[in-house]
Amino acid sequence: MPDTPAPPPVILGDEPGSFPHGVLAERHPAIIRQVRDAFPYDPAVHHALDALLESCAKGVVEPLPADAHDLARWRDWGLDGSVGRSWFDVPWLWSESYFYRRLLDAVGYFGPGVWQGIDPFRPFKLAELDAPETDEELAALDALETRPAAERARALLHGSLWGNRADLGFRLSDSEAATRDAVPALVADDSETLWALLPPVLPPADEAPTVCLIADNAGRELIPDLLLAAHLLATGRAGRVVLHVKPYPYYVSDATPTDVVDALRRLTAAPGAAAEHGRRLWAALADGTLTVRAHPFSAAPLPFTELPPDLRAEFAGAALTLVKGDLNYRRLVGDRRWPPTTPFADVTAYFPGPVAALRTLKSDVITGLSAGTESGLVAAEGQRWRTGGTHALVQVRP
Ligand SMILES: O=P(O)(O)OC[C@H]1O[C@](O)(CO)[C@@H](O)[C@@H]1O
Repeated sequence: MPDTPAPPPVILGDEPGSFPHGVLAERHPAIIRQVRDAFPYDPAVHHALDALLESCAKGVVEPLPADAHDLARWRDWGLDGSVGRSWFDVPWLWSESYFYRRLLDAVGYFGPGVWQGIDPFRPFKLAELDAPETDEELAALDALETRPAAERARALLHGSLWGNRADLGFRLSDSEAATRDAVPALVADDSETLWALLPPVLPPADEAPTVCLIADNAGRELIPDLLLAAHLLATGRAGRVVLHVKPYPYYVSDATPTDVVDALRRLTAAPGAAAEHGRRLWAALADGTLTVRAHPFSAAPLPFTELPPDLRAEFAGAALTLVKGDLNYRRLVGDRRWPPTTPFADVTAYFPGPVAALRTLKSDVITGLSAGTESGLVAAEGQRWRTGGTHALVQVRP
């Protein structure tokens, strides 16, 4: 029997100077400081934030409070194996995810108390929704209305893809990220395969399939994601769209159900075509052709190889699952040091149905590049192309 090669090592944050180390050592403390300043928190919250700051800098992973509502779940997700170890020595994916869980504890998000349910990142998300750039992006929809269907489809797919640059956690630690120019040529582009997985425009209603969309950030990413969903429903290329968001605030700007409502309100209040799309999406939620789900696993510190049975069944039944963003990409292919030419189809073979990744590159993980693409990127930028947020990809495993 042929030996299956062992997968490459899981990424840790233990190497000073590496990207993951910088996220743990610098970005997380910066996020704590921003959150602290964003609300008139009481002394107990300040005290808890101080403790988290101290723990992040030189401490070890501490257990959840004994009465935490999700203690059993986190134990299933590997808490016992991480408690007592340095944040830098456990898998980076786990460490980052647990940081956000602890941050929510520190600000009293899970209550009881006055801060229960208050999203510590909401002021940043709302500021982005109110930004003039959002108005410009929505106004551009008017001109798109009269374009041929294929051009509209491409524009909306690319809107959703590049919307992934709008990631507040990323911009926080990399202040130049928003001003760096994106490189329009994709490092991998399976868009044609993606469209071929969906029926042509307007099939009989009972043949129109389900598309799952695993969303990433709120605001300027979620709006184009919703517009893509609206397009799929309006053209009949999907009969139903299931939008997966996070059950609670996560990675600063990740979308929650509240953010979906905010984005829809923003759309319906805008002038022109945007409002029409917003109204259709609102109606789609009412008639069930658009569904929002906030599954606990969406904020799990684990790769998608660990999908629970209900999600496996759901994705198995979809004509296509769209996986948005960098973090979801890491979870999809595994947060490992893959050689960049590792076939995307191989590392996603386990996924229960056809899957497409739409991602701008903001961490070291990458698969599915041709040798020529990789060497061209390295020649031009060293390894910066992996993390700078200027490159993007569309990868599909039918
Ligand atoms: O919003 P996205 O595209 O998932 O990006 C978030 C990314 O930011 C990071 O926190 C650092 O780049 C990664 O852990 C994560 O992959």
